[in-house]
Amino acid sequence: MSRFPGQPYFDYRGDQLYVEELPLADLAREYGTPLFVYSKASMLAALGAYQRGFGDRNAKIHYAMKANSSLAILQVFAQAGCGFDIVSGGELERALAAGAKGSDIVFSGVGKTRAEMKRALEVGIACFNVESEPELEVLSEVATSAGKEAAVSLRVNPNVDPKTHPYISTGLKGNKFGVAHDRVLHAYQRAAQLPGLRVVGIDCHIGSQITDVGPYLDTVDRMLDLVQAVETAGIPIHHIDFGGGLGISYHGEQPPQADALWAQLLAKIDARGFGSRTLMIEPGRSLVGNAGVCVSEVLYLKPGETKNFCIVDAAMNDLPRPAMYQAYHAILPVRTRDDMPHTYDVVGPVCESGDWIGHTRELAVNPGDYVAVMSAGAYCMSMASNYNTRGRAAEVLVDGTKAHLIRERETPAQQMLREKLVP
Ligand SMILES: Cc1ncc(COP(=O)(O)O)c(C=O)c1O
Ligand SMILES: N[C@@H](CCCC[NH3+])C(=O)O
Repeated sequence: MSRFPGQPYFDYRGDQLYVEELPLADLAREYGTPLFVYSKASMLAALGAYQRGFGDRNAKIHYAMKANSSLAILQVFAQAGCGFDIVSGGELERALAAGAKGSDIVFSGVGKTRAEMKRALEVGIACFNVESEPELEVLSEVATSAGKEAAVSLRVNPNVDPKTHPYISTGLKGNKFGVAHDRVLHAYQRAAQLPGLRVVGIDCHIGSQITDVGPYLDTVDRMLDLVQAVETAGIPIHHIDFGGGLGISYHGEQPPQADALWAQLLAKIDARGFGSRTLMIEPGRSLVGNAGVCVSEVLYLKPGETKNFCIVDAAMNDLPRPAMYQAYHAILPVRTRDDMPHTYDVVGPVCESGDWIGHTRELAVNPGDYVAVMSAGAYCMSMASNYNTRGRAAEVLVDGTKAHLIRERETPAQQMLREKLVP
């Protein structure tokens, strides 16, 4: 059993931190740093917990690929039978490139463009998760002029507090997402009248990094009340999509396990008489977050007047979550030393005081050592930028004793590819 909750595929053997059967230090030496390293077994285990939770129910898991959209990771989930929840035309093309079929894809997002809708209709996606009444009108126009029928679900804003960081709560009245609870019936009636649309389902997503079952239980009640109301109005709802949002352990959080969560939710859904419906979910972070780390080299140890800095070669452009959400990621030495630890702010080379990865961390490291920023599988690489003209990091997928380079480090020339000087 690993001493890192939620990350059993990363652990020390002697003084070396391993991913599955490989020492991280070897990977860092071979591929350079900063380097994202993912464990395939960890992703499949996380997916397995959801699959166990649903057992033989009529259920479909759409991986919310915004969490990590690297092609080889999408391929792992496609091969394991997942569909994909997408939020842009770019994600649509990536999902297809990774082997998904159109019918494996649901499309969320408040700002779908006509061009994105047209392309999604062309490839026959399973469902548009429509987020507003004006979007229904546009989708109807686009579908009609393309001679297609768009399968539609309305994303409901159930006004449930997910008790998470305000930037990642999405199901509260004040959030931009979804159709307001008291407009839902009206919007379904409109959807049922509009040409080119076929109502198939209902969906919601209340927020991310949820560690408590309470908000999910409230959401189930509100969603099922709505299904009842919409069906009473004569509009059948074939699937119910509860979104994603289940949290992971970054720093001692104890979110419910996916199978236990779903046992509890299914009991409630059954008790309300909806147990035989098609159920859908869109997990992102809980499938990949604890399956990845970012390995970084210590460049300098810099004593300061009020604190000491450990300057590493990963930065806010690779790991934006601390700067954006004051998020905590554990930082571990890739090889332990017997030396006395010192307290450091672990920071990157980017020219911003907000470029920090961890505050007041106890570490025994020297320049040239590697550290692993843990729980970096979700919303790190997919939110990485080129700020300070830093290339995006390389990525390696580990499968037992095998390491696959799934993304090469980006070069400055590659960053400049699409730019032009004025003649
Ligand atoms: C519509 C939708 N579905 C699913 C997700 C996945 O969320 P998480 O990564 O928290 O599981 C998100 C992101 O919050 C989302 O916006
Ligand atoms: N990017 C956020 C999660 C956003 C979820 C998408 N709606 C994070 O890292 O926590």
